[in-house]
Parts: sequence; C-alpha cells; structure tokens
Amino acid sequence: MNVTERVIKEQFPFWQGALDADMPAIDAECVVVVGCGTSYYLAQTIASAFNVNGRNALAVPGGEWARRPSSYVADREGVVVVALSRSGESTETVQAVDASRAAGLRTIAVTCEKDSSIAREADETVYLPTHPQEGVVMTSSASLMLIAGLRLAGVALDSAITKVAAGPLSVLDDVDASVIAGRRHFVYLGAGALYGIASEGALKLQEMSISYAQTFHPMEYRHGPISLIDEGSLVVLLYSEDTLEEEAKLAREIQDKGGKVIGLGGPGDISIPLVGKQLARIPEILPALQIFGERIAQSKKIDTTTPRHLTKVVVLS
Ligand SMILES: O=P(O)(O)OC[C@H]1O[C@](O)(CO)[C@@H](O)[C@@H]1O
Repeated sequence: MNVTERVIKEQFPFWQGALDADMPAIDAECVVVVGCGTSYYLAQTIASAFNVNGRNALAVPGGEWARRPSSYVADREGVVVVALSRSGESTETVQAVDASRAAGLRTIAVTCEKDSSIAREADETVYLPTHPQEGVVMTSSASLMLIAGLRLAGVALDSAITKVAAGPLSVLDDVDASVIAGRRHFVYLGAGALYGIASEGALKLQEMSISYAQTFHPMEYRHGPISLIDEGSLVVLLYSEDTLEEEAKLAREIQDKGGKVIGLGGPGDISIPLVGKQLARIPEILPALQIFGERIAQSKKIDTTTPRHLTKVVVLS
C-alpha cells in the first residue's frame, strides 16, 4: 500500500476535528465560496448546500473572484466570502481573499495550514488539522474541508459519519476487476449538491490515473454526451434520493449501450448503499471516489505519490 492509499484509509480519525471545530455564524445575504481545483469543486457542493438551507450562495474559482467579481454578482454589498484552501497558499485563492478584504467584505478561511497566507489575512479561520503524510493528491484534507463547509452551511453531521463512510470506501477498495477491466472512458454524474462532488471525483481520477474523465448533471447526459458510451465506458453515478427512479433509468440506458455503472446510493453493476439522508450523506461519497482513483491508477501501474505535472501547491510566479 502506498502512502496515498494509506492516507485515504487513515483519514477518518481526523474527521472528528472537522465535526468538532467551532463554526462562525453566517447571516449574510449572499455567500461566495472560493477555491482552486479540488477546493473549488468542494466549494460548488458547499454553495449548493447553503442554497438548499435557505441562504443564497455561489461557488467561484479563486482566480475569477479576484479578477472579475462583477461577472458573478451584480452587487458585492453584504457578501461573505468563504475561502477553501488546504495549503492556504494557492495564489488565486490568496488573491481572492485579498481582493475581498480590499472591497470591505467579511472573509472566512477554511484551511489545513494554521500558519498560512489565507489564515493570516482572513477575518476568521476554521483550522482543520489533517493527516500529516498527505501528499500531492488531496484526499483527507478535501474530506475535512467538505465536512467543515457543509457544517458552515447548516448541515447537521454527527460522529457516526466517521464509521459510516468506511462502507462505501471498502466496496471500491475491493472493486470487482471485471467492472473496471478495459474501461478507458470515465464519466461522473451528479445533480445539485452532488455535481461538485462528481467533478471532484473526475478530477481525482485524472490526477491519480492520468485518465480523461468528464462530469455532467444526470439529466444532461442524454443530450449529446451519451453518444460516446460504448464497451470502454465506465460511469460513476451519484444518485439523488428525490430523482432515483429517473437516474436508474439512465443507468439502464448506459448499460444497454455497453457502459458499466457504479451507483452510489442507487443501482448499477456495482451498487453502493449510502446511509445518511440528502446533504448529510455527501461526505460518505468522497473517500470512495478517492480509493477508486487509486485502484484505476494501480490498474494502469501509475504511482499516485508522484502525479504527473502536479505539485502540492500551485503558486503563480
Ligand atoms: O486547497 P489548495 O491548497 O488551495 O490547493 C488546491 C490544489 O489542489 C489540487 O486540487 C490538487 O492538489 C489542485 O488542483 C489545486 O491546485
């Protein structure tokens, strides 16, 4: 087992810190959640959770918020900015915090590095100690920032989730070789708050296994992209409870065309039950997608401890 896999499997004791961390209260009219890469995809899910819970929110890539906020909100008055960054040093996220402060906006940093630029510069910081051996590929820290962000958005999570999430992980840890054999076209589908998680699953697979992966909302998939499905396709479908039946129908269409389906929270060639309800079950999904990236990388004999072209922190010179 390499260190990437070990960190994925050893992340759960660190989750308790994110479950226990004090959360600043947010009563703003609008929340903008910023980040880069993984942190941006988490921001999408967290912003969706804010909206579901009655507070307007949107996710914006850090570089965009720093450069052209008016493309995203007509009026920044009353906006609170939540900045996610494992390192606290990704240039565009630091720029987003700086630009927000300069505009007089309240800023909240969510980070795994206490002594980092965004922790120093933001008005408030939620600090999340993570697995000390985490490498370039962000796994444990991503789960922690997701948990903290969902809690900021008002999602009730309890300690049981640290045990429950081991279930989906163990299914994909022992993924049936016949389901992944020969698969080279990967698609991640998720609706609403699950779209960000689906995007993060696709990014993880790309980074870890150098595979091309796409993300769509499930009902969008029929409108063109389904033409790519064949015997080389594998679709990871993150089911929404309220649209399970129509998504199960889509899964059958994909299977009829030769694709395999891994269903989290619903049917597929591999079907993985989720225990929690609605927003509260989202953290159960992330470690499973992380280990899936590792398994596909191993099937391609790729070492995820040194992902191609990647560094732990992307700093613009
Ligand atoms: O959360 P941070 O430290 O700002 O880092 C985000 C970085 O993490 C990654 O998702 C993977 O390491 C990159 O895409 C991105 O540069």
